[in-house]
Amino acid sequence: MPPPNGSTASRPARTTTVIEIPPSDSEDELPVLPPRPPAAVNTVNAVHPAPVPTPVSPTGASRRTPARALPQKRRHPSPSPPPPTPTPTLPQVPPAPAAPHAPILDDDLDEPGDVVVLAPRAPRAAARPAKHARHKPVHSPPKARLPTSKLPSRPASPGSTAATFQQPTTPPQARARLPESGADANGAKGVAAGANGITTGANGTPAASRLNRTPVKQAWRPFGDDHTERHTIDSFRAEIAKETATSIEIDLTGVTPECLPPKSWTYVTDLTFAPGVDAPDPAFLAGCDCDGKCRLSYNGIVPCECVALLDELTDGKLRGARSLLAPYKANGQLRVLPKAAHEMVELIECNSNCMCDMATCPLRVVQRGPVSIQVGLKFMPHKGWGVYATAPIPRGTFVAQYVGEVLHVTTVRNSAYLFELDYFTREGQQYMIDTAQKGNLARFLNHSCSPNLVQAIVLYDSHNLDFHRVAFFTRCDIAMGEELTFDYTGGIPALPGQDHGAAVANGAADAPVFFKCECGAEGCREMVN
Ligand SMILES: C[S@@+](CC[C@H](N)C(=O)[O-])C[C@H]1O[C@@H](n2cnc3c(N)ncnc32)[C@H](O)[C@@H]1O
Repeated sequence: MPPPNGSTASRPARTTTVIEIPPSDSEDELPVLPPRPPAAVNTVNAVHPAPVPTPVSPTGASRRTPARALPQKRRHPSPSPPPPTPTPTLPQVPPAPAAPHAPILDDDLDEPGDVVVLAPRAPRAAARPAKHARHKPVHSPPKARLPTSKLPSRPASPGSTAATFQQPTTPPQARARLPESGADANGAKGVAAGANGITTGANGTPAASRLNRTPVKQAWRPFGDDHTERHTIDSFRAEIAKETATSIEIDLTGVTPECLPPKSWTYVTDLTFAPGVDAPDPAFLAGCDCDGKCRLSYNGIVPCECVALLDELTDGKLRGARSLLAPYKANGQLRVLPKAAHEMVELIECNSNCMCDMATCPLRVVQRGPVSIQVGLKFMPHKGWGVYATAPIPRGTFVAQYVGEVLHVTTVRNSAYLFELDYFTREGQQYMIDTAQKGNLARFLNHSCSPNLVQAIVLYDSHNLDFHRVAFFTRCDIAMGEELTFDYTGGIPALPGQDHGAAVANGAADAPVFFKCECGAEGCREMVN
């Protein structure tokens, strides 16, 4: 993340490697790629624009630059698409000194003509659900900006100084997120506590007894002992039935009324925005110039320019040559998979300012929603509800997006269902997705230390990096009956010193929540936070 003043001076730039990709007749055939040379570290990248900050009011309400300040989409319809070129170049990207991409494509094509597996990166503290919100003072400008190659430069916003960003002196919600009883705002005590009686409430219980190193197994009480009115199985079914794109069965084995979500929980199929959070501005999007004929192939043909845009939006922080790759195969399956189980992939899709069609554009997989996957919900005594496959699901298949309520970090509730939207912004994080009250299939996905889903960070309804989407794809072929899981931790182990109970006793309400992992995987990390 660039420093709060927007300077990129400390960020190493990277060299560009041109990857010779031989022409091919096959859309899905991948080229044999050259080995990755070591990345050269340069110093300053003066090409990228200073970030356009998003002023944030003391209440946390976003006051983004009004849409009218942003140019509308730039379209240059042409009668015919550009001719194929043997070497892909980034369309609309600034010339030579710009686009300092790190070379990435050294790796194995584990199935020729199928999937490129990317080398692991260092784990990062990125989005992860099932923990308390970590309060981060809102003092650094968000990194939302549109690429210079797509948009003319605009004058600095009058509100673009650091002084505009108010740091709350006493975070009002911080303590509220750890209510006395350990119950969240919705009374979801057991949810916040996690499995196996590892309680997390700020009730002064000695830390050692809460983070029991040999936890006693007990039935998981997903929604606690409170008297919140719960769904009946029928009303729960009715909520789940709102999902029309995916077939979801509910396995009633072992289900008692206490297992059911609060009556207030509703199924949503897209993000909703809590009061005070503005929905992403559709004008804050750069559209492609593909004239409605977006291309996936990179076998000698430049893919849709939206593909390259991701690298530009993120100041080349992503592994650059990835930006030359179309992320999907023609059948909508993910072409690019990370090697490390916890690692995420970054995707950009076409958007409302592109000229392509939602129904047919090959670069709109997540926004179209999952197609024809068959899953079930099952209640497990020590993990609560989980999602399992009721039919085989091939590798690379889009399963679900994590949708729920978008909350500002200063207003998040205590919840085991938070997903931080901090992939790009890290400490400048503004928002989280909470699925405690509203959610979809993805909120029932459990953690595994050896997961079979990969998390994708997706941009399609805003190029404001604060509002990335989170989607799950299968990272291997899934057999019928297998539980679908992802890694909540981003690969970061729970440190022995991270003792939530002690931290809470010391007043640190933003301490992480632990739960005893019941994934059963070989090499299970045992404690998850
Ligand atoms: C996002 S929810 C997942 C759905 C949840 N099982 C339910 O019934 O709603 C996260 C919570 O599920 C439980 N959980 C998820 N993965 C687990 C695992 N591997 N072992 C034990 N508990 C797990 C933890 O209590 C965690 O706080």
